[in-house]
Amino acid sequence: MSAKLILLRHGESEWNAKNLFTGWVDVDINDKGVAEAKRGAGLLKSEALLPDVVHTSVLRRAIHTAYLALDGCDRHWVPVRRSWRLNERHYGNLQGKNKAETLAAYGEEKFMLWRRSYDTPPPALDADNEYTQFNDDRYAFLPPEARPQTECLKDVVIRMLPYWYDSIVPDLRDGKTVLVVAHGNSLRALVKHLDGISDADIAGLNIPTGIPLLYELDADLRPITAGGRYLDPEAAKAAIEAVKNQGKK
Ligand SMILES: O=C(O)[C@@H](CO)OP(=O)(O)O
Repeated sequence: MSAKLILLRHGESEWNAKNLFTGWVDVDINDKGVAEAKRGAGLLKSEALLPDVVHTSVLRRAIHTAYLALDGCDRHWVPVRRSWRLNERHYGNLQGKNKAETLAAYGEEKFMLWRRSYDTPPPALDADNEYTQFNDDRYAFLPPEARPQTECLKDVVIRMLPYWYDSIVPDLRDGKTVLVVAHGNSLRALVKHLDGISDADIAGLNIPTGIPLLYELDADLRPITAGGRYLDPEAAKAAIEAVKNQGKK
């Protein structure tokens, strides 16, 4: 018997549309993102992939998308668990900055190093940066040194994996259909782990907004098909290209 894991990146956010680095800034999805989430729900329903449990981050774009996805397949009643460990990568001092302007100011090499390298974080938040989440109530339980001021993908893997093993894996082992609604980079971290993608190759992996990605996992929770399967592969292909090229036009 295989376990079913569905990964869903939140629908397009207000800042995705403005081409701004977002990270931990708590922006909502826009009208297009709402439509994407509802469409994602339709895809789940049409394949009878009905979640038994949902895991989200503590950011509203994931929470809102998760609600719409569940509502759209009449699963609004299933348990939802949230963790900061599924949050988007903290983008440090790039949060709130325009991607095209950042590319123009720093050049492609640095821009891509900050966006997609495995272990080079963007510069840490300046003390006076208006987009700090340091004193946000939802992170108050974390000791100050555990509240990130910037993160590379490696940092995300390290803080995401305890949640995977402690909270998501037990649901999969119980035979539940598990929906994880999270973010471009926290899902890249999870996919890296699932598919055993190398530190170098993960730079080339991008995840589109609002299109469910199904992983059927074997008894050892390894993907039966590497890379899983997007429920709308054609739409995913085009959207992946667009994420890849962000900032370039
Ligand atoms: O801004 C961000 O937080 C992320 C996701 O939108 O951007 P990128 O794809 O450039 O890592």
